[in-house]
Amino acid sequence: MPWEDVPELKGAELIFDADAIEQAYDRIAAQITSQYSDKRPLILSVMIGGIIPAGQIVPRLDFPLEMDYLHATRYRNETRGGDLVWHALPTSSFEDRDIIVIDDILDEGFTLVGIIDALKAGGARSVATAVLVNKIHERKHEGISADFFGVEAPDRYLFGAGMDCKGLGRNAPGIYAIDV
Ligand SMILES: O=P(O)(O)OC[C@H]1O[C@H](OP(=O)(O)OP(=O)(O)O)[C@H](O)[C@@H]1O
Ligand code: HPA
Repeated sequence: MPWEDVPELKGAELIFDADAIEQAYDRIAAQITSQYSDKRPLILSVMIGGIIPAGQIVPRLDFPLEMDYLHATRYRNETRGGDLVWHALPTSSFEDRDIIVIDDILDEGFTLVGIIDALKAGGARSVATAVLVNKIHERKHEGISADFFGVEAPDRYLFGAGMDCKGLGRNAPGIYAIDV
């Protein structure tokens, strides 16, 4: 069934097709490679949505690195963010590590700010962020921007490529916008 026809996702509009997303992963991986190939970074995937971009970007990085994950969430199947709730911290030590956090989207930025603060408090040497989507609006948390991003999206609710709408659509290969 096309995503637009799933009852909960009715009216969705494809804004980036699967090819555009593949090219975005290629660009992010090339930029990370040029800056991190001799740094043995620790790459952290932000559960749940970050698992899809991390699973696409990391195999494109052909140099030594380590992987772990963390689970922090502020939307929990809602379309408006709340307080950041931590479900899992990485088990790896961050002490003196160059860390790259991979997530699906930088929206208002409270999630990445909370994660960056926690990693720095744990002794990380540097923390960079890589997101597939940077959403364009004026509501960003002060001081947050992605070091690496794939595409810039309009200020609409999105799903696909890791992002969900009411729990659905994370596995869509393109990115859709929907009025919620
Ligand atoms: O920039 P922000 O406004 O903070 O939003 C971005 C965060 O929101 C989503 O996570 P969510 O809390 O929905 O959890 P999920 O990964 O399980 O979808 C997304 O995966 C980012 O982590
Ligand atoms: O537009 C979005 N879609 C899905 N998850 C999100 N988390 C923050 N913004 C979004």
